[in-house]
Amino acid sequence: DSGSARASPEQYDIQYLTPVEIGTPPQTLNLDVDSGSSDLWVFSTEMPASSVKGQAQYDPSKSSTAKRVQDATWNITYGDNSYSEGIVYKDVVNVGGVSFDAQAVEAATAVSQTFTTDANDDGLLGLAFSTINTVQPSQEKTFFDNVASELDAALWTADLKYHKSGCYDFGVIDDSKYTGQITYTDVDSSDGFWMFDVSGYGIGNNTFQSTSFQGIADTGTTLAMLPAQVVKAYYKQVRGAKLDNSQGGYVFPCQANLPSFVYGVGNARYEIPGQYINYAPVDNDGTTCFGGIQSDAGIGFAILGDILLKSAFVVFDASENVPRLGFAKK
Ligand SMILES: O[C@H]1CN[C@@H](c2nc(-c3ccc(C(F)(F)F)cc3)no2)C1
Repeated sequence: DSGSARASPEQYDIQYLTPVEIGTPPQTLNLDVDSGSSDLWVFSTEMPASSVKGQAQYDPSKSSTAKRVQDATWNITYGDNSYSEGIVYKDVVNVGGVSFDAQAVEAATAVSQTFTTDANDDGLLGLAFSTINTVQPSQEKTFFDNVASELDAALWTADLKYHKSGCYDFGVIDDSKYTGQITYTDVDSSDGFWMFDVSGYGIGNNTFQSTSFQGIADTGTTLAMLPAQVVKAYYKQVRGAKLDNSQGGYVFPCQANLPSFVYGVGNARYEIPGQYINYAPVDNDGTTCFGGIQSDAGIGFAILGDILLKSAFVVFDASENVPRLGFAKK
């Protein structure tokens, strides 16, 4: 079995939303596929109407296949301190044609203000490792872990794009979506993340620095959060760039000509075009812009979010004893 689902960007590529069918008859919700967490949770009819502002809601009472998981609860806090919690059902979930008939669907009973104001985001579909799923008292499996054995290959791929729709594929590597070779690197999943070593970096045409650092491949994080020294070296090449703590990071004149950022996976080198690193204006007249590369200070590892991931075709491969990530140009 294999399948393919759209990943459509919201404004500034802040996140990508993927249609997911839940229940019988199918209820379609647009979820944020997040390789940095492991809960599939949805806005639901179980939450107060005051915290729903335009989102689609999963209604288990309208699904003939929904079954409540007695006494199960969940709660999760994301990197930006947004939050959600609720109860659990088992129901049919179909993503891009790949279906599992008893997926834990975590129905929200409460969400933080940030989720309420994100009108198009109906929930998250976590694809990190099931060891960090938050359901209690018995942890549940991710959608990928549930379907892996029925997939032609136990892997999924991310082909995110700059200001355009891309794809998440399950169970197959579509060779038309990349060029050259896929470079694989081992993943350390002991913290539940797709964590790997970035082998080094380069700024524009400057010499590549072979200084490796650990990072997680996180489709749910918008920006690329990298070691402070790397980020400082990058913005040193941008005239007028400065670290503006009131804005929460490095900003620069929107007209700046940004250098590309090169990152290493093993012996391979991948490039984020400078244009991708001009994330969004911070002011209404569009004179000052916020950088797509920011510091990972205080996190403990780098977070390779969409700004970086959209520059490559990425394979999340759990088909062998040791999981691995594959990167290819496209
Ligand atoms: O926790 C880490 C796991 N992956 C990262 C992630 N963060 C979100 C997120 C989505 C939407 C919102 C909101 F709508 F604005 F509330 C907030 C956070 N999704 O994945 C961070």
